[in-house]
Amino acid sequence: MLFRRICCSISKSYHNPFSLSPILTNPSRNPSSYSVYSPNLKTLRLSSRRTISATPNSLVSESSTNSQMDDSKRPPMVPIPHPDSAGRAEVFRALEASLGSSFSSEPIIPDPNPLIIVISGPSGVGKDSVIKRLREVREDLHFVVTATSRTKREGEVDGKDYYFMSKEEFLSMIEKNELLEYAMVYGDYKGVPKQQIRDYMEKGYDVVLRVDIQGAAYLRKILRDNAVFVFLVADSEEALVKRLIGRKTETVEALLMRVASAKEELKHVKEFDYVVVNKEGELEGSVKLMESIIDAEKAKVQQRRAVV
Ligand SMILES: Nc1ncnc2c1ncn2[C@@H]1O[C@H](COP(=O)(O)OP(=O)(O)OP(=O)(O)O)[C@@H](O)[C@H]1O
Repeated sequence: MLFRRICCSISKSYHNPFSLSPILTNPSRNPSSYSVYSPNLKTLRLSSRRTISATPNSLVSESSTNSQMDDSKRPPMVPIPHPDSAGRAEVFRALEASLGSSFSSEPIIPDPNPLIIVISGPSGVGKDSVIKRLREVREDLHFVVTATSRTKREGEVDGKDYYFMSKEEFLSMIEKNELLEYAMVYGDYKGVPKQQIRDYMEKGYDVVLRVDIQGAAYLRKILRDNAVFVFLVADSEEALVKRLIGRKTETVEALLMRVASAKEELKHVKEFDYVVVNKEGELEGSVKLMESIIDAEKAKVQQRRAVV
């Protein structure tokens, strides 16, 4: 940049009398004392403070007389070869020598903080389906296995889908303050074990929590902006009800209760950070959007910092 500015100045003031060489050194980072000279003696006076010289083959710099850096502190003048005529390592070393310090290989930005991602939405919207697919495509996430007192559905695996336990066992966890959040959902307890979150976040994993709307509201209160809240919706009420019917897991009473709650629950969307429309037949698109949200969160300058 500075080199270009110098070239421009020469070109403007002196109609570019020399073909400037690509070889340039930078003995001082103080722009006011910056000058460029050639041992081969064609000298241009740019201002009262700067002197510039050039030869067809080289440009090196020297400090001006009114430089503010004292000579003992100034890095030694080292010619910097142009990358066209020297290897990368040679140019690299010359740049270091010229600046008087070595380039750090430390990451410029530290690793992003582990995230807590809270996924919620009305019953039957597809939370489990989205999470199941996310699990397959994204290995760097841990899906917190919820503890529940409800009975296992066909195909569900203990410790994978839920930690299935008795009501007594669940109450004991509440008593020992081992749950980040818990609730009675349609007659069954469901809760988020704290230790599991701590263990995985310590290992650098992002953790995903699946909670109902009330659970999300409670987590928002205690975690505030330190977690990412995602609300999942279906494209229409009709689509949502059809999905619930199609799942064939509910009694008629439970079905009615879930459908009735869904309308009310949709009002909570504004309490979330993101909304994902899980469109009919487009589960894959919803999963992609979830991934984009996570990636964007990782790139945030102001990182969230969740502690449980
Ligand atoms: N994008 C989609 N298009 C069509 N069907 C879907 C889609 N996503 C999920 N489903 C289906 O909808 C039904 C409900 O999905 P799922 O069980 O994942 O919902 P949920 O939100 O986890 O429900 P609950 O809160 O009651 O556990 C399932 O049969 C699932 O296969």
